[in-house]
Amino acid sequence: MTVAIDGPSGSGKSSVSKGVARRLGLAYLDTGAMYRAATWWCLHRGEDLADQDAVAHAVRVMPLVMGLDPSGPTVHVDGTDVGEAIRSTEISTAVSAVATNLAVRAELRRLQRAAIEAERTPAGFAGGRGVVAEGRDITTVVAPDADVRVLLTASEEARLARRSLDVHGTADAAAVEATKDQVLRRDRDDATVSQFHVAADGVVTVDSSDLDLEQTIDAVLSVVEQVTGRVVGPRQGS
Ligand SMILES: Nc1ncnc2c1ncn2[C@@H]1O[C@H](COP(=O)(O)OP(=O)(O)O)[C@@H](O)[C@H]1O
Ligand SMILES: Nc1ccn([C@H]2C[C@H](O)[C@@H](COP(=O)(O)OP(=O)(O)O)O2)c(=O)n1
Repeated sequence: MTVAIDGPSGSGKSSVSKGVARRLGLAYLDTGAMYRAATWWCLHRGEDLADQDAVAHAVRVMPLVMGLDPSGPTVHVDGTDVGEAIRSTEISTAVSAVATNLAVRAELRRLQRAAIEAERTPAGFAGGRGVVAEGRDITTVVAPDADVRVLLTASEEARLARRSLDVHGTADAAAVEATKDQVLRRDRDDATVSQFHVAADGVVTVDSSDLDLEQTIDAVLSVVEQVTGRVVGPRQGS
């Protein structure tokens, strides 16, 4: 089974996708982490992010290894664990410059499709059971043929408050203001190359504004049940 989840920054894609993958026994592919890793790699090599050809070349030779365990996803570039570094404000600020490079998108799309395909085989992380892949263009471009396609949304206010809590440990007015660039400006830039604000045909919208994390995971699992007819068991311990 392939489950594709897209949405804007702070809508809960990563947390929800990990939870859904754990409940279904599937692998988890964080495509945003791949764009972040590409940005880390280009900065590490001293590339000028405005030089489209140099950035595209760097990404084509990037030795990227994604770990797809939803309980502990990993990202390594050239043997370095970059899992933490790619969440820094420096990378969050710069990543859209790399993600709007169309040659970079073509290369990462190729790697993402290969990773999703590998999860259909016994050699995959989940032994061929499948994958939950999340990002901005998974439902529309990378895997439009996915069994389940979800657009995860949340109000601007909820998304800013969540990201502010994650980055600054508080959602007071100053912290929310300081988070606007890496949520709203980034979404504006990213929206020039992907369409993740309105559900495409056949994509089911889940609005998480008034739901907590577990409720949102349950809402996505309900979509899985409706679309595939598969019955998802109750949460462990409930
Ligand atoms: N209903 C909800 N759904 C998902 N995440 C939520 C929800 N409410 C609060 N959160 C929190 O908001 C943050 C969402 O971040 P994340 O999953 O990284 O979103 P995204 O990948 O879309 O940017 C996490 O810290 C998560 O625990
Ligand atoms: N499929 C994707 C996934 C992410 N991106 C871009 C857009 C984002 O600015 C960056 C980082 O994505 P990520 O999902 O980590 O962003 P969040 O901070 O979780 O909202 O990558 C993309 O263009 N296409």
